Amino acid sequence: MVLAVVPPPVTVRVPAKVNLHLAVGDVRPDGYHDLVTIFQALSLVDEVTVAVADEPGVEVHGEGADQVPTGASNLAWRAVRLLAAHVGKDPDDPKVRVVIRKAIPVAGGMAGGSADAAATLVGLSSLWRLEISRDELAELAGKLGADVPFALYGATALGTGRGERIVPVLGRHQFHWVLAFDRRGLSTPDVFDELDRLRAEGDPPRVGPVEAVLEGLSSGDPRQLALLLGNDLQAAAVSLRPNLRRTLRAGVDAGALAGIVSGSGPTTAFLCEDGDTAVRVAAELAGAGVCRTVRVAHGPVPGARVITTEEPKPTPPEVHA
Ligand SMILES: C[C@](O)(CO)[C@H](O)COP(=O)(O)OP(=O)(O)OC[C@H]1O[C@@H](n2ccc(N)nc2=O)[C@H](O)[C@@H]1O
Ligand SMILES: Nc1ncnc2c1ncn2[C@@H]1O[C@H](COP(=O)(O)OP(=O)(O)OP(=O)(O)O)[C@@H](O)[C@H]1O
Repeated sequence: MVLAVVPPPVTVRVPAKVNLHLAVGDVRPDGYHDLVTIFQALSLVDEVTVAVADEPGVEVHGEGADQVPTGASNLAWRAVRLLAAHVGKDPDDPKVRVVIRKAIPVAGGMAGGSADAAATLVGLSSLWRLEISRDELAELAGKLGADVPFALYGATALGTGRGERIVPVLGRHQFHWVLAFDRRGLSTPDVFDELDRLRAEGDPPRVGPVEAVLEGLSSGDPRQLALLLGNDLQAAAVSLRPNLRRTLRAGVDAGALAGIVSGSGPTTAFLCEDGDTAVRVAAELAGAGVCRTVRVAHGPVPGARVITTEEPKPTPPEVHA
């Protein structure tokens, strides 16, 4: 008689990101743009549970779940297949079920799908008891999308290349944010294309040097940092979604130090003096009718990490002749 032990499900918490600085270079032959960016991971998190299952697949619940594909194009499922193939398992039959509980807005410029993919890599490493370093996972993560490696590391980091080459930025200061979700998502490639179009027509101003932002971060002074926030994709996101101009103005009118479009948008992120101010700004912004939902968050927070592993449940004994 053999007692088969099914490993318990593993739940991973993973943060959204905001780009404090996003400098976009020219389009490359592979269609990507070279970036210099500073990511910050925020306390707005998705939770992803991976479990051994005879019926494999993805389930999505929560914020924007109806807009997320549950088939092969789900980024978390692509992560399952990629890691399975990497460790010699059958990617067509990985015997895994992934349950995603979303709080990060879908197609919001906060790397929600990327976060789920990173969480899946971390969850499966634990479920399958893999001896795999975070750097090796980051290598795989970069194949899934430019934003995926950062979601593994979290905190604050400098991203270069397509955004996938990550160097941590040390700092012990917390910053307080208000996030305004727009009514609909924006496609990331469309926003990059719009920037190329705007640049072909004229020369929209570009963000300043990244070094100044790094100094602003290390000062810990939100007033100093607020003056240095910048995003080359903002003009493109606003061009595609002119209502964002009004949202950005409303956040600053409500008392935020500064507002920016988060990544490719359309979420807008407002840096506030402290946590109490953030709560007041959020309440006023919610009443202004310029966005769908408002959230308060702080950062930096850690990257994808396991939060639960329940005790193993023995399955009924299998009797072998
Ligand atoms: C806007 C950012 O969120 C900033 O952090 C990222 O650059 C986007 O990262 P992501 O969504 O993980 O991007 P991917 O899924 O790798 O790419 C989606 C599409 O965005 C465009 N893209 C993305 C990253 C990059 N450095 N240059 C690009 O031009 C390309 O059209 C690409 O086909
Ligand atoms: N797990 C997932 N969660 C959310 N979207 C997903 C997921 N898997 C695939 N997608 C698809 O990817 C698209 C982009 O979603 P996502 O939420 O990652 O956008 P985003 O936050 O703007 O990304 P980024 O900031 O990295 O550019 C969605 O429209 C959806 O169809």
